[in-house]
Amino acid sequence: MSMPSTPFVWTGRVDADEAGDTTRWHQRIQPWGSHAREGVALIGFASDAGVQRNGGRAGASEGPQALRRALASLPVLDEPALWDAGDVLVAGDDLESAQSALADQVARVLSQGALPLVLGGGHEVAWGTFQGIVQGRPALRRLLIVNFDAHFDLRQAPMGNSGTPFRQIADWCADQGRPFDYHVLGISPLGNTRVLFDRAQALGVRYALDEDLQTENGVQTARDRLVQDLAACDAVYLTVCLDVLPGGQAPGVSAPAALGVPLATVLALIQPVLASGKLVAADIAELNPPMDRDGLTARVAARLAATVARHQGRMQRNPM
Ligand SMILES: N=CN[C@@H](CCC(=O)O)C(=O)O
Ligand SMILES: [Mn+2]
Ligand SMILES: [Mn+2]
Repeated sequence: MSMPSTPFVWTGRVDADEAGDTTRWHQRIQPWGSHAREGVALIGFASDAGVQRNGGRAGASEGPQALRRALASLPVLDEPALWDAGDVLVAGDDLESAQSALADQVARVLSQGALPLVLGGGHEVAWGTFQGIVQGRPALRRLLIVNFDAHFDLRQAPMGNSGTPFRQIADWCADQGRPFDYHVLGISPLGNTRVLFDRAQALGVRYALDEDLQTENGVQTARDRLVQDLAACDAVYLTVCLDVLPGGQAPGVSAPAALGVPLATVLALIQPVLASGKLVAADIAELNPPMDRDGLTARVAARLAATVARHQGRMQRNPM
């Protein structure tokens, strides 16, 4: 189930005529293996199943390869060791087995000491990433989930889909008697029904609306609240649903946003998450290459992924 039959071939621009360091991702990244230690490990989750079950537009299964292509020619400055652990595939509609396989892979990467950076796939990826964190770090008590998303993804449905992962996590936490610690940035008041706002309130979810993140004051308030949550947790799982961005910046998603949170603001609000030194895993969801324009959304996703990786490299060099 993991590793496709034809793994991605990392190729890209080579600046052979320069004398200095011209290293790019495709020249640094290596296949994940038992020898791998620390650094950042990419895991693809090539899934359309959750978006399809949720009535959305298919195409997210092509996300991991498009994201790798967008990463390939980015320059390496402070990035740590970079690994490619291949893709988890979904057989037909068997999403649950794929989420378990993803969880195993995330746990393996964690136990070898690297940071899992999961490339979706629909947002159903989050239920897999979360289970992997729990498997790989069983002693963690206060895990904060920070989600950049226009949607709560707290839906009730007979089967898991791209709109249910955080409700599945909340149910699991309730079963286990563990806190459900969920903070969402970019919620669209026009993208979530009343029942979802009510459920978020009942579950103690902290959130900022997209319309509150259009001004400097609003961003500062959201940042202060986020920093408080980051101080109180033991570890943080960062998940980005690309439909949090304005449709003009991220057209390649199932549900593009009319307003959205600009990339500069998303990057500014990711900074305290990375600076906390508590990041345990991250994923980037909902990249839909057939709906993309000029590979723009893939570039946005690559910028976010590379920001996480670069920060990880800096932290390794200068531990807190
Ligand atoms: N992961 C996305 N979830 C959204 C999709 C909304 C839509 O398709 O309009 C949700 O279920 O709310
Ligand atoms: Mn969303
Ligand atoms: Mn989502």
